[in-house]
Amino acid sequence: MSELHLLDHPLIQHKLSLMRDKNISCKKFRELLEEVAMLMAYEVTRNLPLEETKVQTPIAEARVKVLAARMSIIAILRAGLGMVNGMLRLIPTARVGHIGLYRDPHTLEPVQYYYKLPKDVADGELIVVDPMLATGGSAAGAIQLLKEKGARDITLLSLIAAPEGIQRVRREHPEVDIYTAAVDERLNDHGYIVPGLGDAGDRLFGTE
Ligand SMILES: O=P(O)(O)OC[C@H]1O[C@H](OP(=O)(O)OP(=O)(O)O)[C@H](O)[C@@H]1O
Ligand SMILES: O=c1cc[nH]c(=O)[nH]1
Ligand SMILES: [Mg+2]
Repeated sequence: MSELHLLDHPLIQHKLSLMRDKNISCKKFRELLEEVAMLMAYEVTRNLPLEETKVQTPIAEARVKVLAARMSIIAILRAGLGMVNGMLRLIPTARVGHIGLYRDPHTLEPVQYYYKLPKDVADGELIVVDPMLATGGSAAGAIQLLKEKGARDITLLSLIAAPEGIQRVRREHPEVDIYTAAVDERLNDHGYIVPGLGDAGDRLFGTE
């Protein structure tokens, strides 16, 4: 069964609390999402496999450890885009893939309109990023697409999760670990997370 990791670092919690405030500007929201994604990148990469290699220091040869796996960040458009730069600050060699999904407002099911993935996406570790895990349809759909392309080592990183979304991802993809900064109370009748932070994509791009 997949593990649920609650990222309770004080800086992550503080920044998330600022983001929930409906009165902050689009600019501030974007800056905070990038900052919080960078902090979350530190936590989500904690168990990445390392391999040994050698390096010549100015003094002697040293046996050192470097990341063993190729890393890819897969952003679910649009809101996941807001997490990419923060992640790349800590994992600058990661490749970036994009999956375009929007939720049908009536069925709440995801509609795919785009994808572009790194070559050989099946090799290495994938971190799927999207700030909001609500019904879980978008995340589960994105993970399904990645699996169909052969990917195996997939982790999901969301800023806020609803219990319903966690359950769905776990049911459909029991091997995928989920990292989140908050598990909120529930979904409202329109599928929005309560209390959540509203529509992350709209707040990020000023389209509300
Ligand atoms: O768990 P779910 O119920 O699928 O909801 C979560 C999805 O909803 C939002 O995207 P949205 O459809 O608003 O698209 P946007 O990012 O382009 O605004 C959010 O960024 C997730 O992708
Ligand atoms: O609360 C929610 C639910 C889905 N998508 C969002 O952006 N926010
Ligand atoms: Mg949206």
